[in-house]
Amino acid sequence: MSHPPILSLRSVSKSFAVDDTRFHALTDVDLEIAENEIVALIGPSGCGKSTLLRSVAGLEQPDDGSIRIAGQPVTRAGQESAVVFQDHRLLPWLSLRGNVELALEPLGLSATERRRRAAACIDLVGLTQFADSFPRQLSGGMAQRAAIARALVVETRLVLMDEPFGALDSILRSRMQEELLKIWQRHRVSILIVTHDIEEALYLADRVVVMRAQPGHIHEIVPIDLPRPRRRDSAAFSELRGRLLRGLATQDHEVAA
Ligand SMILES: Nc1ncnc2c1ncn2[C@@H]1O[C@H](COP(=O)(O)OP(=O)(O)OP(=O)(O)O)[C@@H](O)[C@H]1O
Repeated sequence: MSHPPILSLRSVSKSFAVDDTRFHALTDVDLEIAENEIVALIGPSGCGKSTLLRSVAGLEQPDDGSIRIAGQPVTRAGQESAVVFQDHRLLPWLSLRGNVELALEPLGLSATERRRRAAACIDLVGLTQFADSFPRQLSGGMAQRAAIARALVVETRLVLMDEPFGALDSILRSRMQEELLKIWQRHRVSILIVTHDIEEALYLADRVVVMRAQPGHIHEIVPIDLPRPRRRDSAAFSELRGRLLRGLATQDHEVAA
């Protein structure tokens, strides 16, 4: 990695109290993400993907290890990162513009500057003509684009996405993946994305992190050296899909054993 990493996790462990014992959701996780890199996290249910993402977002406190964004230890929620969840979490009583501007409130900007920045991000996700619409008037894909605008407007260098397109049908999902890449090409940020969908990981990511459960840990990190735009029907894409599927299948077998 030629530049200093935007995100660095060192020996991160996290456990939860369950009844009288501790459940180890993450053990000894080491991971770095470079500027402008897209990294996808895949793995079976319960392997700690969301726990890892929430820890980076400052929403969980690791028991051990360190998490640094741009060299600074993460000590509070929303520090140098913004999160896009599976459900858009837009406030129903605010317009799209109002929701995006609200994210800027803690920054203490003038109303004019808030409006300018919100308008630029709404434009970036192609929703200018819906800026005054309310969440109930937006389709599922539009609402997720609005959530992306709200994450980008705060101008953090790291965007965290937890199954952002998981609730969309497969056609819309593919379209949103293309749109996300276009947005990423225009507005360079680093992205850490949790997904259950191997194809989504392969289509988007520079590297795919394969996690395993019991306890949650990183099993392998697979670089995806395919040029963009990627063709889902290419031989190289299928080969990588097979490799990731085999890794996950082995794991299911091991967990079941
Ligand atoms: N607050 C909590 N209290 C107790 N256990 C928790 C808590 N949060 C997560 N866990 C447990 O930690 C493990 C990892 O959860 P996590 O949600 O990170 O997994 P995941 O890989 O994101 O799963 P999925 O793919 O199903 O969303 C799970 O077994 C879960 O039950």
